Amino acid sequence: MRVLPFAPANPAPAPAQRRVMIIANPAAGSLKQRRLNRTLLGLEKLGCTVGLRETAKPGDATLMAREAALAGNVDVVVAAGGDGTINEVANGLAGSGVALGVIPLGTANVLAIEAGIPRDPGKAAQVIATGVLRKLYLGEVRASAETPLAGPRRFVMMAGAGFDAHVVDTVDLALKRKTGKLAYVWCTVQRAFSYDFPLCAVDIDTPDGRTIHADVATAVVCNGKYYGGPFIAAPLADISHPTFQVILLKSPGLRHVARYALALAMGRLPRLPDVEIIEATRVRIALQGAQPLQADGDTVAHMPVDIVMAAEPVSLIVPAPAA
Ligand SMILES: Nc1ncnc2c1ncn2[C@@H]1O[C@H](COP(=O)(O)OP(=O)(O)OP(=O)(O)O)[C@@H](O)[C@H]1O
Repeated sequence: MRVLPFAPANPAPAPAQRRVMIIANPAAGSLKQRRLNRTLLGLEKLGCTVGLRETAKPGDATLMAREAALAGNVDVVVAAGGDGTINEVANGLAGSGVALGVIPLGTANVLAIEAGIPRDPGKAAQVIATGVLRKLYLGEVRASAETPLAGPRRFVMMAGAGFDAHVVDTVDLALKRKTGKLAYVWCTVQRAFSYDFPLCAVDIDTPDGRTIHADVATAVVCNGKYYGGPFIAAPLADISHPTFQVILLKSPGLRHVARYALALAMGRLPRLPDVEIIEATRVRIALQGAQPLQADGDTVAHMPVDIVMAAEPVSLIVPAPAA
């Protein structure tokens, strides 16, 4: 298996000839066959050998990525879809040394925005064929006695508890397919009227060895800066740094949901007086009842949860720096 070197050790590896396996999610928000085909042709023109597999159901992308990595005949496994597809592929590749590529064909495409991966099919192909590697540290949701998981479930961009997770858990998927991000806006407004805002009990281990406790309406454990699209929520987060930035939205209730949403859209969320952002190495969250935890836009576990950094980063292919 040829393992591509990390940047900056080799910031401009020789282009092309990469052996690429694309895993495409036909249910992802903006997956259009034409755009996928253009990317595929672009890769072949650039000298890559390309295989394509389509998922039939949630979970397939993880199994397909693991299979491709174990077979030992690919350099890059590409997630063609949104953040949920990337999450699944990253889970399958973790610890394998095979690089992760992205063709952004989802609804929000938060990781692509974070890493500067273009949406244009030709440019996305160029990145996969000639890009450099960047360390992508993953968060890991650990099983608890109450909520056993099949195995460690990793996440790429963020994990959220409280109102945030309630919205993701209850969003109307048919509406999401039709209207994209608007489905989340609609669901947020609707749920804010009926949700009773139980507080999340959050224990945060900081890099300097302290444990901070907070009871908050919503907690979002961020691995990257962006949230929900091109909105910066945690300015100090860095996918290549093995700590989290935990956003604590302290005030419960409809009025505060509206305030937080507006502040997020205006890039002012971190400046609100009832918002705190804390750097963390580990986060434990408990909430009354079996409330959900969302990670990268899908419900992945139920409370209580224990969140740590996964031991090994994945190698993400990102655009080569301009010469
Ligand atoms: N063939 C399939 N049929 C139905 N769902 C699938 C299939 N393959 C994967 N999935 C699920 O589709 C969900 C949504 O995919 P994904 O997140 O990639 O797209 P998105 O939600 O439109 O994009 P984003 O997360 O960027 O907003 C994921 O949870 C994934 O598990």
